[in-house]
Amino acid sequence: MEDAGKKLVTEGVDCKIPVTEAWIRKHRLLYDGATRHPFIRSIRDGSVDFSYFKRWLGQDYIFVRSFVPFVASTLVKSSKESGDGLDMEVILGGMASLNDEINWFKNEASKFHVSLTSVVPQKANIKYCRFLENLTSSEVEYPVAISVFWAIEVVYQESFAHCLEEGNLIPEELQGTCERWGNEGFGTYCKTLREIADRCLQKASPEVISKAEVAFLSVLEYEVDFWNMSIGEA
Ligand SMILES: Cc1ncc(CO)c(N)n1
Repeated sequence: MEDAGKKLVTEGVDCKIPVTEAWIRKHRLLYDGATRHPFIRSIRDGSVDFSYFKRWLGQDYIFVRSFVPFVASTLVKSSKESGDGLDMEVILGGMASLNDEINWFKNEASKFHVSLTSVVPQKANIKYCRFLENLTSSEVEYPVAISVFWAIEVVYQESFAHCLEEGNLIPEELQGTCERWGNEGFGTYCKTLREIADRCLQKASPEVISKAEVAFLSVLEYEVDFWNMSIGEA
């Protein structure tokens, strides 16, 4: 009896944890650093400096414009995968929401009097965009690309969903921003991306899995740098 019990536990540890779950556990501090950044906490508790928010808005518009070609390259990779074609549809849906997102940025920028045409990309943003550009290469494996895609989306989803949790004091003007990434639908979409990533990673070689883990860590680091830049600390 005792042995049987032990075996179950071992199996659970070795085989049952999805790869993305193992990564989050292993890199918890960095993950929390990206999803519970002081800038995000300041939105949640209402102490946010609007000049930081405006800086974030302008920089993120530039980021999202470079995110589109990366997502498109991931779409191309997914279309070459043997499978039921459902991955491609999920990514296509993601591209459609990026189209909405670009319009949302334009609208928001005009509300906050931020001129998007005169935003100068800052160092942390340039580096992040360059990282994405390098990942558009056809040499980059699909499991790596889809893991990065999921990681980028989930950082915003977790961050803004945290802002919306009970007891928040979000300034009225920023409620829409929090809902944009913190809403339930976006949460479901991120879960789907995560399932796709886990399915790909499960079939991938150890070499590809470690490349994907390194890329995942890079995303978390770039996200922390991006928030730091927004509050003027990078
Ligand atoms: C920097 C950054 N990371 C993630 C997202 C999610 O789309 C975004 N808009 N910007």
